[in-house]
Amino acid sequence: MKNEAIANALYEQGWCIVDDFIGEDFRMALLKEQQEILDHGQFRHAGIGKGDDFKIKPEIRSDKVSWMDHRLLTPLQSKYWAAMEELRMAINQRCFLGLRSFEAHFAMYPPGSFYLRHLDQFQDVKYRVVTAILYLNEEWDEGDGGAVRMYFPGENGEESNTDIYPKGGRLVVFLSGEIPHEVLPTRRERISITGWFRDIEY
Ligand SMILES: O=C(O)CCC(=O)C(=O)O
Ligand SMILES: [Fe+2]
Repeated sequence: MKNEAIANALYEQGWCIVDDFIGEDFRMALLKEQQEILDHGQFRHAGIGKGDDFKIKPEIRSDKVSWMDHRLLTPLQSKYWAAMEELRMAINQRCFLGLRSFEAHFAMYPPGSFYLRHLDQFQDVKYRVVTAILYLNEEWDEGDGGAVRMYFPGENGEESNTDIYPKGGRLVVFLSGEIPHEVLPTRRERISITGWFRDIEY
């Protein structure tokens, strides 16, 4: 699926799944680099909230993250960042969301970990507009758990939901302020890069 088609789906339905967004070689290289960062202990318990509201709450989310610094990207991370820049421009052309910058972290969900239902936009600073999650895992079975469950408003106020498994190479894109979602408990280590397009400058 081309970036224009992703932007179009985002415009039409607010979300989109793209299989094989990246090729196998690139996926494996990113996974290896992520593993090296992990081995060097550069992952931290993830938190919720921003600024003074930031808290580590393992009862809400139990993943570990390593933020990328856009001024200090490795060559592989630069390639990922460039792909996201292209997607950002395509989304701006189609959706007029005024996306101006991007932030991203590697995420590792150890076996047994999860992230309860939430929206990606912070309550007081709403600069996260579009979420893009890229999964790096080796093949994934439904029995491995770890799906991201997205919730949609349905008929007569009822809700429907869809489970998306973290299959390697898959990209999931959605409006950060509109689609509540959760990560169901995973039985295997679950690796991804989560990125957010923002309507503020760096
Ligand atoms: O990894 C996922 O599928 C979702 C992660 C998530 O919801 C988040 O980091 O905000
Ligand atoms: Fe999220």
